[in-house]
Amino acid sequence: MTHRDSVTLPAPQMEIDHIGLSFGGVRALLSVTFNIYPGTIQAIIGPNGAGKTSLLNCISGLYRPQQGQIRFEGRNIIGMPPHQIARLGIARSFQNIELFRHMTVVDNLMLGRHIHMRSGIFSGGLYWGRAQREEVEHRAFVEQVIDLLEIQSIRKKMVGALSYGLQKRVELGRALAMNPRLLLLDEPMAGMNTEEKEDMARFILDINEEYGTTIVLIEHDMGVVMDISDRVAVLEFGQLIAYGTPAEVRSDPKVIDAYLGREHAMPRM
Ligand SMILES: Nc1ncnc2c1ncn2[C@@H]1O[C@H](COP(=O)(O)OP(=O)(O)OP(=O)(O)O)[C@@H](O)[C@H]1O
Repeated sequence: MTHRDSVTLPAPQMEIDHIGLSFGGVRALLSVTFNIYPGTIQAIIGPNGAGKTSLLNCISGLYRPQQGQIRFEGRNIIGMPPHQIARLGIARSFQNIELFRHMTVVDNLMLGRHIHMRSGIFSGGLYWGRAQREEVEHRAFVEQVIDLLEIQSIRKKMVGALSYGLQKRVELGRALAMNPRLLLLDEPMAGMNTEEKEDMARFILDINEEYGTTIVLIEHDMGVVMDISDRVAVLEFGQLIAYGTPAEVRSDPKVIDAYLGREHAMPRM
């Protein structure tokens, strides 16, 4: 039993309601239904090709499912473009790092703030004072993120010159700079060594505790998933085969079957 198994859950923040998604003849998601609760850490797990990234893409507006609804704080977000979904308070990181490699860490994080900027390039002159005040506020927020993620020493470095593990951390920072209420992380620890993974797990817990941000992560490392998640959704061939606390999911025969004999066999079960 982890410290998170005993959490009691309030009304859902997001309802994933019978989501169906096909690409031609490929059915990537079949009537997937589960809830995401505010302030929790929820993992989506499953073998390769199970539909995990497709589901994240449906939530962030990159894919439009043919069936079902996704309600965020009561509002159906299907059909909204990604920038509108981001403005509602949903941020994400990607499986393959998507940062501006020739810009500094601070500038990449400032880009994460742009959805909150009211003063655009046309608001010079009369609104100059307001734009300056806004800039100071955004910089202060970014500095908080830099402190939380312990990246002060690399703040002026070009992202392209950083190690893979640090780039993943900066990408997390950029999503966090949006000050989201829901943070979607697609394999935040992929390709990391044990120490980097432990750091990343600690940062995810810190973000969740400090800001109360709900976190949904896709992760293959079952040790990490079982340690930090309040709830786990298990996908296989586009279907939800189990959903519950880590303890419930790891003892579910369907989950054990899905992982038996596979490349990503579940350790520590
Ligand atoms: N843009 C696309 N066009 C066609 N098929 C796609 C597309 N995106 C996903 N699929 C298909 O949908 C299915 C689910 O893929 P998805 O990437 O969501 O799985 P996953 O669980 O994230 O896998 P992995 O763990 O390997 O990242 C796969 O059969 C995949 O080939």
